[in-house]
Amino acid sequence: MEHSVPLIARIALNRPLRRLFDYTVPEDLKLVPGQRVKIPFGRQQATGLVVQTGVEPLPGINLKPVYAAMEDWPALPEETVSLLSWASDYYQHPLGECLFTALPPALRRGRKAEEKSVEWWVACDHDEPLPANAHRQKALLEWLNQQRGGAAASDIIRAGFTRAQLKALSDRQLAKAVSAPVSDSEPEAPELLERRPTLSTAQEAAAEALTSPRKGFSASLLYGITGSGKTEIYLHYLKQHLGPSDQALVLVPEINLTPQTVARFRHYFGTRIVVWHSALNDGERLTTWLKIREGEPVILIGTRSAVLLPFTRLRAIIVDEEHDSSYKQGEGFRYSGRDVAVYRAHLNRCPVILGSATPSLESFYNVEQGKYRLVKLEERAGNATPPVISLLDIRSRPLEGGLSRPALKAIDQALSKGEQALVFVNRRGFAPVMMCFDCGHMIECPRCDTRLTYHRRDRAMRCHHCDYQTAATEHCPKCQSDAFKPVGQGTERTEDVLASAFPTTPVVRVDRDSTQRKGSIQSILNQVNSGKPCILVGTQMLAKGHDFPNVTLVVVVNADGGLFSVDFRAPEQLIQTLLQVSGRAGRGTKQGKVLIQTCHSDHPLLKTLCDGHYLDIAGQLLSEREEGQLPPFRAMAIFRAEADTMEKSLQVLDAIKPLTNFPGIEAWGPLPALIARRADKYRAQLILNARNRKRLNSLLTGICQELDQRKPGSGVKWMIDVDPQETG
Ligand SMILES: Nc1ncnc2c1ncn2[C@@H]1O[C@H](COP(=O)(O)OP(=O)(O)OP(=O)(O)O)[C@@H](O)[C@H]1O
Ligand SMILES: [Zn+2]
Repeated sequence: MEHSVPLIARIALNRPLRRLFDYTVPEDLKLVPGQRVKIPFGRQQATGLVVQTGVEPLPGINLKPVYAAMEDWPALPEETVSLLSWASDYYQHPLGECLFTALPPALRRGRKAEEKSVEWWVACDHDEPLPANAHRQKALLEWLNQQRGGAAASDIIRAGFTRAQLKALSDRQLAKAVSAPVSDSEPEAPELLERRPTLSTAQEAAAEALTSPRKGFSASLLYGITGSGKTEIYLHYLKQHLGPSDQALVLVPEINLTPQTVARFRHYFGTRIVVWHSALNDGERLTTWLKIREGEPVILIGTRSAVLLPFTRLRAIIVDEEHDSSYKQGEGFRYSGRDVAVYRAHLNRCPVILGSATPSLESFYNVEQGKYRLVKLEERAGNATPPVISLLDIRSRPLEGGLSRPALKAIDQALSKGEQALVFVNRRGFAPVMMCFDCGHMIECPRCDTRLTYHRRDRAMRCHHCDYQTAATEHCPKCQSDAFKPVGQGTERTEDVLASAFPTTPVVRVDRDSTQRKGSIQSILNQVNSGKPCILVGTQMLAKGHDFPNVTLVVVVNADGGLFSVDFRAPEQLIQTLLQVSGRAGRGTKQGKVLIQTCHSDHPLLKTLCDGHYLDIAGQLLSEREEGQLPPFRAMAIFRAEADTMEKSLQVLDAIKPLTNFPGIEAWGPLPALIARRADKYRAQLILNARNRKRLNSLLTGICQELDQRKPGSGVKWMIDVDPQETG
């Protein structure tokens, strides 16, 4: 007689542990990998994810049983489990934490996978006129009319409207709440079809080239200069290649900054478009997650973590602005959304398109290696032409709040022609330093090796590296002198200078501080899109994907920050930012002009920038990387350590270093990080640079196992960053 052996399941937990846990499976329970289960863990009950079933029991070990399955279907389908297992190995991050990032927060915490109903609003066909002073209600009604299929209440609030305005419209029977999005099966309204531009010859050729001759996996790099109409190509591509039951993923760096992009997709695809980003609440995330998991034929536009969602019918992936550093997660599970997207396309045997006006050197290298196909689009769409970029040497020029006379004059000229100007400053706040001109004292962060930034609007001194903040003072805190002054430029200061130089023109500041309030970015964009003369002042936020047709002038206050940085990626990032921000000029019918203020107008990098040929610059930067034996020609990983003293951090890394002694692998360091103390932690790093990626990966796996057993010094946190974006 056959005697029954208890079945064993291997289960992952949402903890930073590089191991799985075995449990017996009760006879009446059928488990498959990817399924959520309730299990006893220590004295608690935990939610786990099944990784493997049918594991051979070891004699003499007493295992606890799984309590129950949370659903009778796997929360993560096989493909998603494979993807995350690969990522766990590649990025050397514990499998449990990787798997759990693919669940929405509610399911991570063990809630039921049941959808809460979403409050949905639609505009009604009713002709009640609104009172003349009901501007916001009118704006809301217009906005609602633009959203095909209506909008979720939470999206309406996010767009800057209020509950009271919704109620007012509903009282007038101009809008109503419904239980679900209005079905989008009806054909597109003819007026929407008309508004869709026909592709230009250049776009047509690029779209053609993107169409893979064979089915299955293919990776293309769409290098399309700023304003070349890449979005139109993505739309065209999806329309052509997506079957009615297929899912697609469009990754973008930041959704909230560019609501235009989502609006354009909605125009084409209506309610088939769903979004995924950090501003969604738990209920919204669960709803969207369930749609993806249930295989609804959605097109998901999302930020980084969207690439980990449990799609089951994924047939195309697009990564827009693929060079953007926000695709790399900076802590915990440090994956690159872009790179995971490419691997996922490979797993799914589907195409992936990486698009950018300034592609990363990594992607160009992959083109050279024959891994990606390069598709070029070197003309602007419509009647627009590329902007003319010139350098403005400010070494011997008087500056007013950082702006030179020629720059102010150019702004004046643009405004007087009824156009808009954009001024780029790479620091928020009023000034990056407060300094005493009597004793030389500068205010530093008590918790970090950095100076505090002066925020005049809030009369505060803030650290941009930790959350430290203190009240600003008018006198030097050391010698009481009143020669205590701001040094350098921040967006607030430039805003003030411009407001007093152009008192009749609206000056709009766009940075993390000015856009914190809900809906504020939307109202800023509305103002700019009205096309009336105005001056935009802002940080990186303004460089990302915006399409303001009436901006004809871009001024860069200071380009020199990235020229002499120790980080080997700094020149690449500087050029990308400068070209992206330049690319906001002249996207409509009028010629655009860019003035870059610098103290190094003879710097070769800046000089080549003026020719605007990114392909040439990238080629040059790539050969420098090759000479320096740096990524993408080498595989890089960094061990980072942090502790309450620098000695401890260095000690841990010193102990790791001998383990890295391997042919073809160089170890640099350990050295204190560029900002050695941050939030009272002392940080150090050990950089590994390897000729062979596979070899580096297996070395790292070995070291992790070793360290897990050794348990390095108490109070020291160590982590690995594979393909680091920041090496300072
Ligand atoms: N075929 C076309 N005819 C006319 N206008 C077009 C066409 N294609 C795109 N456009 C318009 O050109 C502008 C720029 O397009 P889009 O924003 O897609 O550029 P992009 O390539 O994404 O640029 P960036 O990389 O700078 O964000 C938009 O206003 C878009 O509506
Ligand atoms: Zn600090």
